[in-house]
Formats: sequence, C-alpha cells, structure tokens
Amino acid sequence: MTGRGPTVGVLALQGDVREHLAALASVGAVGVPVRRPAELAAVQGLVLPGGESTTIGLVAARTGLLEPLRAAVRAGLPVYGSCAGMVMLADRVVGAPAGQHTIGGLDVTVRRNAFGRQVDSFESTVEVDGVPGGPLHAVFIRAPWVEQAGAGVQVLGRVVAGPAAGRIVAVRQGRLVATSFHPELTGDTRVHDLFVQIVREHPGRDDRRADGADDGASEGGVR
Ligand SMILES: NC(=O)CC[C@H](N)C(=O)O
Repeated sequence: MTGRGPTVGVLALQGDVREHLAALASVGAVGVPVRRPAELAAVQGLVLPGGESTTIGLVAARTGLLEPLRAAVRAGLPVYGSCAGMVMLADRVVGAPAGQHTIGGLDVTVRRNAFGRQVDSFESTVEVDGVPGGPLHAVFIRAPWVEQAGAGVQVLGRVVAGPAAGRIVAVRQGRLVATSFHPELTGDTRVHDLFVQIVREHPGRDDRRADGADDGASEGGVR
C-alpha cells in the first residue's frame, strides 16, 4: 500500500455513499464501503454519510454494527459525519423519535430537521475554519444544526446570511468532524481534504484498544 492514501471507510447502510467515495478518491484516500464489523476494523478513518439517521441507526443495530461503531469512536477512530452523519455522532439529539439509535461521541446537542419544514433544502455560504480558499457553497437538505457545543468542541463554521444566520453547522472535537451540509454534493473537496489530513495524522491503530473487529482478536479493550 506504499504511495497510496489512507483507507477511509464510508458507512454504506443507507445514504449518499457513492458521492463520499468519489470525494475521498479525489483527495487521495482509498475509499471503501463499510457494512460489516470486519470492514470497519480495516479502515483508518470513517465517513458517516447523509441520508436518514433513523434508518442508518436501525440498520446498524440490526446488522450488529452499532456497538463496533461506538467502540471505534471511543477508541479514537477519526470520523466525519455529514448531515444525518452529524446526527449519528451527536451525544444529544433534539427531535429524534423515541428509541432512535445513534453512535455518539461528539459532545454536542443537535436539532434534527432544524431549518424548518418550509426550507427542506437550501444553499448558503459557510466559512469553515481550517478550510483554506474562502467560503464554501453549502447544500443543506433537511439538515440538523448544532444547538449547543461542549467545551471541548471547536466551532468550525456558521451560516453566514439569511434567517439561520449564526447557526453552527460545522464542528470538530479531536478526531471527530461534523457538518450539517453536504460537501460531497458540490464537487468542493476541501472538507474531505481536511478530514483526510486528520486521518493521515492518526494513521495507526496502536492507540486503539477496541476496533470493532468481529474476529475476537482485539476484544478486551475499551467497553
Ligand atoms: N440530508 C440528510 O442527511 C438529512 C438528515 C435527516 N433529516 C436526519 O435527521 O437523519
């Protein structure tokens, strides 16, 4: 694998998986779909795509991926969640149906479908810290926003104009990154580039005690 970029999984249970795989490839990573614990164990970073977080959570629970995903986040796997992926990563979700399964790990309160029924989908510009080259053109589709961010969470971006101006739509906490919007739909790969840089900075799994492998070889770690 010398000369190739890091292997970054895209959780492929539901949602816009292909677009993330394409974005990862264009920033030099090797993108692979992840549907099973053994596939999760083989990646150095993971993207949680947009889609429907209730469905993604349900399928993850039914396929035995939910606990391995939680363990991987606890163990320090770099993860980037976009839209539904942001909901999946949030520690607290407002507007979730009772019993919705999430992964957690990101110390934020996220409101699902926050921008209101009238604006299911809209586009705006967002300035993202750590992303050079000026504001991003951001696409929001039934998107969440971050209502409250814990002390260890870095706010990377807010909506610039319109009724939602000032709302937090991009955050980072250590190796976890989340955006309300869908950079994978715009051809602008700067957010993926930022995330893959984080993956490159943490390429090893040495500091990870529980990687969600289903072969039993690495069990006994963080639980
Ligand atoms: N575009 C999206 O990912 C929509 C997210 C969806 N509303 C959810 O809460 O899961």
